Amino acid sequence: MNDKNEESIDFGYQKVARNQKKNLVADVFQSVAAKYDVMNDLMSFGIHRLWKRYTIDCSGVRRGMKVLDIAGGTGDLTAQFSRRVGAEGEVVLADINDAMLKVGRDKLRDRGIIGNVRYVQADAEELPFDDNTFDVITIAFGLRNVTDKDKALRSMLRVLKPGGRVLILEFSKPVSATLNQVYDFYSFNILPKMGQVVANDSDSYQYLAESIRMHPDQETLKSMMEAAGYEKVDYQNMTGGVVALHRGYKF
Ligand SMILES: C[S@@+](CC[C@H](N)C(=O)[O-])C[C@H]1O[C@@H](n2cnc3c(N)ncnc32)[C@H](O)[C@@H]1O
Repeated sequence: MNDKNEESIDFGYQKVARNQKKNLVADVFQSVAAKYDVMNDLMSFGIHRLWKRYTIDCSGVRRGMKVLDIAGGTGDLTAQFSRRVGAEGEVVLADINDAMLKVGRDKLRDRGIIGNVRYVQADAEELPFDDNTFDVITIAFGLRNVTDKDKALRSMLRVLKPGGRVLILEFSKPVSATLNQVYDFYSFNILPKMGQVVANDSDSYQYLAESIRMHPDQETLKSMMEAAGYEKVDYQNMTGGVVALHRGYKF
């Protein structure tokens, strides 16, 4: 019998049993949650804010809409969606990790973002929502960490309303060889040291660099989305392909 859980799967460059990956990923985000935002700003020189703003601009979000920000973590996208959907709309910030959710919830409440945001602990692979619930779904820097990405893509499509769109913001493959070299040097020599100094945790940032290299490239992810049933799938590279924004629709 072919038991899926006995197959091995990548956790960064390591091969681990399929049913171990969730716990290992949980350990990473449990460990980095408190320093997650400050590390994001440092590591990306603040550029992650532009990637996220562009994602919102491409989402087509309007007042009154219902949005799911899955793997939403500390809530950067949720905060912007909350303003755009207004009091008649709703944003669900969902994440598998309670520590990340707590940091997100505290941050948004401190900023006065309340009333139209709901917090749900959920796994992207098995979303606990009815079919055809959301107008817009985002997953930013989250899909890379999911064990069964195809299952997560199908789960997101199921809860998306007809006419709605899913946006996947994720690290991808730089388009130029030179940029790739610089990026590799930065990721493997500088990032883990930064993680050690700021978050007292170099392993999690080593995992970050490795998991990015193991993630499907632009065209592969596009094919995976099409295979899952998304229509009119496209993507746009940002920062030379360091990051890509994939978009797919349900009609
Ligand atoms: C790198 S953070 C991204 C947070 C936020 N979206 C952002 O862009 O700043 C990745 C998040 O994915 C969450 N995550 C990992 N696996 C998940 C899964 N299977 N389902 C839902 N969330 C998951 C982690 O807990 C973490 O909060």
